[in-house]
Amino acid sequence: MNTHILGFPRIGRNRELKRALEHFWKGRSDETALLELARSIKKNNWLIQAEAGLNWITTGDFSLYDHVLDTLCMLGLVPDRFHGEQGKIDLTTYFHMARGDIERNVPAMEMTKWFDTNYHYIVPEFAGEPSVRLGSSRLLNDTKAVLALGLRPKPVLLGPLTLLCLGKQDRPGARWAWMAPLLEMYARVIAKLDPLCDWIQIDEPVLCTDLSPEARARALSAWARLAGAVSGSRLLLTTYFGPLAENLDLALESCFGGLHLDLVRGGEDLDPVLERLPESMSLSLGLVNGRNIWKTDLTEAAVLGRRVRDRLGPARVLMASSCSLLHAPVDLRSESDLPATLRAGMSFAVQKCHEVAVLGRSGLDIEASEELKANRADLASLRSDPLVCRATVRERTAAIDDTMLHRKQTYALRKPVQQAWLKLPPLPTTTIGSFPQTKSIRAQRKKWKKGLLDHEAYEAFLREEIGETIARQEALRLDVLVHGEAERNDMVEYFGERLDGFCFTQNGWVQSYGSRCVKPPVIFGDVARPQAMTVPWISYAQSRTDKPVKAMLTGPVTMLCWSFVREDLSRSEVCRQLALAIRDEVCDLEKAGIKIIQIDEAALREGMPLRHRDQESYLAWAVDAFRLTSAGVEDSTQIHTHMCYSEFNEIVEWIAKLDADVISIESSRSKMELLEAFRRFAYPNDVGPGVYDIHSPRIPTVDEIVALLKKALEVIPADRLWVNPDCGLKTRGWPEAVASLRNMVEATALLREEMIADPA
Ligand SMILES: Nc1nc2c(c(=O)[nH]1)N[C@@H](CNc1ccc(C(=O)N[C@@H](CCC(=O)N[C@@H](CCC(=O)N[C@@H](CCC(=O)O)C(=O)O)C(=O)O)C(=O)O)cc1)CN2
Ligand code: MET
Ligand SMILES: [Zn+2]
Repeated sequence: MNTHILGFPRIGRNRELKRALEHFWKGRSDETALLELARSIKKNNWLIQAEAGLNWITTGDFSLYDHVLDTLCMLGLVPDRFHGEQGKIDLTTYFHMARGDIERNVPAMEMTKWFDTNYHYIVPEFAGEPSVRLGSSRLLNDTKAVLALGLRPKPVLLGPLTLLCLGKQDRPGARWAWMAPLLEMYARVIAKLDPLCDWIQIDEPVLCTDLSPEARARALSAWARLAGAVSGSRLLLTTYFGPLAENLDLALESCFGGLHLDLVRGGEDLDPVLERLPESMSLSLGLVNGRNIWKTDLTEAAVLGRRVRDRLGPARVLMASSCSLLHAPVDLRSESDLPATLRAGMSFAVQKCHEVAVLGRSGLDIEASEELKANRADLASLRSDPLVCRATVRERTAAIDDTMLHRKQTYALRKPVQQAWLKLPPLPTTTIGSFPQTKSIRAQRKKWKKGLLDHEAYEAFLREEIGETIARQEALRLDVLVHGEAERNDMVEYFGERLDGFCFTQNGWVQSYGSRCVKPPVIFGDVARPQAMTVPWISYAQSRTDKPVKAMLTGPVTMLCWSFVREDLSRSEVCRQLALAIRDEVCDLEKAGIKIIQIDEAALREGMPLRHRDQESYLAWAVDAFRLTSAGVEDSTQIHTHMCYSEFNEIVEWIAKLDADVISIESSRSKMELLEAFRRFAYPNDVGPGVYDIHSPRIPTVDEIVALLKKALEVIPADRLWVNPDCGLKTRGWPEAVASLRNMVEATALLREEMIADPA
């Protein structure tokens, strides 16, 4: 049977792309060098697929920054503010769209989460008069390059429905005016690819979400326009991240040559598809999970594959990854430190290509295939690890009772108790936790990890950094200080490293956005906290100042969402284990005299299921996990939380149920649109809507911050409003961080004076 994957990671085996991009942006290398490196990663990726024995080699999945941005450039969908001379979409324009043009003060395009993943894409803008044109021909060139290697290319394009639905528009319904001109561009691209390949992959993951009636009404005619552009090749409608459910009929009527199902997350579609798949359509089975690092149970996959083959005949079946492998690390062969029992059960992108290929060539013979036998033994090894199931952890989660989810008193009664010792001025100023992760911090940590710097020297260095960070905040006259997170490589990885039940890769990087990567820790067993994780650092920071220092922890839902998680226990149960471990840390901090504790839940919104029908039950256990983490403290202890990177309007009521005393929440990129939701629902506790975007090096002006705060004061009473940036400052340099905070503090001072002069 034929085999393919939906896409391969593009960062390179050792994050070569990250380094090349950052060099290029700093002016240390030129365009030729960057494009040469890109070519070598692409070629390498193609050869990996070929060597694994996959029948088709995916092209168009590589990107220098983001594949949605690439699609916009291919179709000429470039917002007016980026149009340079002759309207060329060159590399300079491309990076201006992604990162803004500081010289001309043109803001970047917005970036947000790709469905329920930790990957961020550039948000298309559908504003003004529709204008498109044929842009970049990279996809065509790459497809030809694969042919020249003697391989069979399968180009991938982000589909028109998904592109339109993911974009933002300047007025309701505006996006649909762009459909017809966009389809003309799609058709032209597809017509050029048509003679070069057997299949063209059209990604429409939006089919795995609740579609708007407008989108449903336009899908079929849009796809028909694409189908009309091919004669030799066939279009494959690829869907992933969930079941098609009520959108299945739409997909089956698409007139495409094939349909791809994500059978890891959308297994419920299979039976109805087998009943109703038109004769003219092939079926691509997404059996190898592109979003986790565990080996596929090939026996189970083969049983399913046989069922489909027997029903449709082998010619109509393709074996595949569930989604693009973008979300998996590149190569398990880079890992030498993992415990052998665990490593035997893992599979990264390179290995996943092999798994798909094995499914294609094993004849799906469960008894005879040596590869399937070996796979069963590896999975058994993984499950045999003694740390997978620990009685003490199971007993503790079983004993969780409702009283553990409630603070002693309500917020209204806690607030005066907290203010009695805090004595904060109106509109208290604070930050989100991290201060710049400088080159020197990263370099020292690298030396320490390699054993080139001893533990005492590393800790002394960190104390120095923390002391300095406290001093800078005092100089800025911020009200609630933080220690700055200098000791942390990442807000999730750092805690994972201090908890039982986790293991770590050395090189398991996954792209988060642009050149930024994360190395998600792996939860393989029951989670427990062997000892306090943050108390010494926070206590040290507090010892350096009389102002209150806010301790910084990562919450259980975010730990879960940003790790690779075991699949033999429900996510909600793993989350409860994490919650208990972090609850212990919260209580230890309180015992050590730290009375403001922030528990970040940056990923709470991202972890929400894509379909409305599944959201409520997720939100219920996610909120309970946060409450379990935070509710063990006295009324006088102030619990903060922080959220960023998403659309919060629909879940404000759930956010209120967290019952955090204070929440800092992203809102400046959307010019405080979030406040609308707070107005509608009357959010009851303290709020710090972010007053400037930390992802841009641009320094916000005092006036701009004053204006945003006044807007906030229309909705949030002065005695419940906090002043803070949107998110942590770790990606910024010190000069920008200080300059921005200085303006933030000054804006606050101006407002306080106004309030005294004119008490409302
Ligand atoms: N897990 C997670 N997900 C998240 C976020 C987050 O903070 N964490 N935030 C949002 C996304 N934002 C992000 C912001 C910044 C970075 C980021 O800066 N990543 C770093 C890696 C962070 C890290 O783990 N750094 C290690 C260093 C690893 C490393 O590359 N070391 C160098 C040496 C560095 C040097 O010598 O300068 C090497 O080994 O070669 C450390 O500090 O210890 C990067 O890509 O550069 C990632 C995501 C949403 N999702
Ligand atoms: C992605 S949310 C980041 C929260 C964390 N405390 C920080 O300031 O970096
Ligand atoms: Zn944040």
